[in-house]
Amino acid sequence: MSALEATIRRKQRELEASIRDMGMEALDERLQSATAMPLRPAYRLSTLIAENVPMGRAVLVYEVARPTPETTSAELAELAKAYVQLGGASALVVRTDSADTPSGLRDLFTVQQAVPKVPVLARDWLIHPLQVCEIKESGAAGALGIINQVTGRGTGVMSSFSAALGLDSPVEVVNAKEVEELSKQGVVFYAINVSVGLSVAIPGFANKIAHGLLGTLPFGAISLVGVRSLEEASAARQSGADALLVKAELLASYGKDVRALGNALEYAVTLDD
Ligand SMILES: O=C(O)c1ccccc1NCC(=O)[C@H](O)[C@H](O)COP(=O)(O)O
Repeated sequence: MSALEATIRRKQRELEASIRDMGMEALDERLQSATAMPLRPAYRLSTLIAENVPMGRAVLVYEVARPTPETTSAELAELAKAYVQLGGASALVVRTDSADTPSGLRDLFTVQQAVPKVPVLARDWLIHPLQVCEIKESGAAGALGIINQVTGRGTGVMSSFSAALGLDSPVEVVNAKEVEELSKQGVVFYAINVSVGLSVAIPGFANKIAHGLLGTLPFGAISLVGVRSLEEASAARQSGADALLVKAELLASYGKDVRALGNALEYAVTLDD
């Protein structure tokens, strides 16, 4: 079994246990009441992208990751404030999977409370609408983790359910065929993770993959590309990425000097005329 399969099986077991405890009737009610009360304001990240991209600016979405397993939710919130105030982050992402944090949705809630004006997204493995409800109820603006390679024929349902709640939930794609199929189902926000399945250590290979995929997106679609280095950030921007997910690897390479990272990123993503 691959690591991905093992993760998804674990997630399925966790969800089955929650649904068993809750009961089908309560689940049904929870899903219905979430759709009856969509998030206001809705689509905060895509709105930010729509405002910034025409001005030639990419939206920087920083991943707020626990530096150590002992980090508390309150410490994560301090880190989040630093990314916004010193690092130039316009949006944030917080991991909620049990393998990444013992506090799950509490981390997400605490970070969102610390920076109420900033859209905060959850990052998890999303396979069931209940997870999307929980993320919305934690005050998040959206979620990363609808991965077409994982959800397959369920992707359209997950994506449209999430959109019905007012959440921004880009769908992760790995090839042009997926983009073609999903665009027919109305998906407009795409995520590109250049580290997926890339065992090829050829310099610039990941950038070429991102560049190729960005070129297949339909007119009007928006994109979020994960970047692990300044070089990837610059290449993704030049290839037309609207927003960049600044991943933990890039953040770690600047240690505590968040201001220096913010300046370096700004320089890396500014397009020459
Ligand atoms: O991880 C990315 O680069 C990424 C970029 C844009 C949107 C979403 C992204 N990741 C969300 C995911 O759920 C990841 O695919 C998954 O956690 C695996 O991540 P990794 O182990 O870092 O490849």
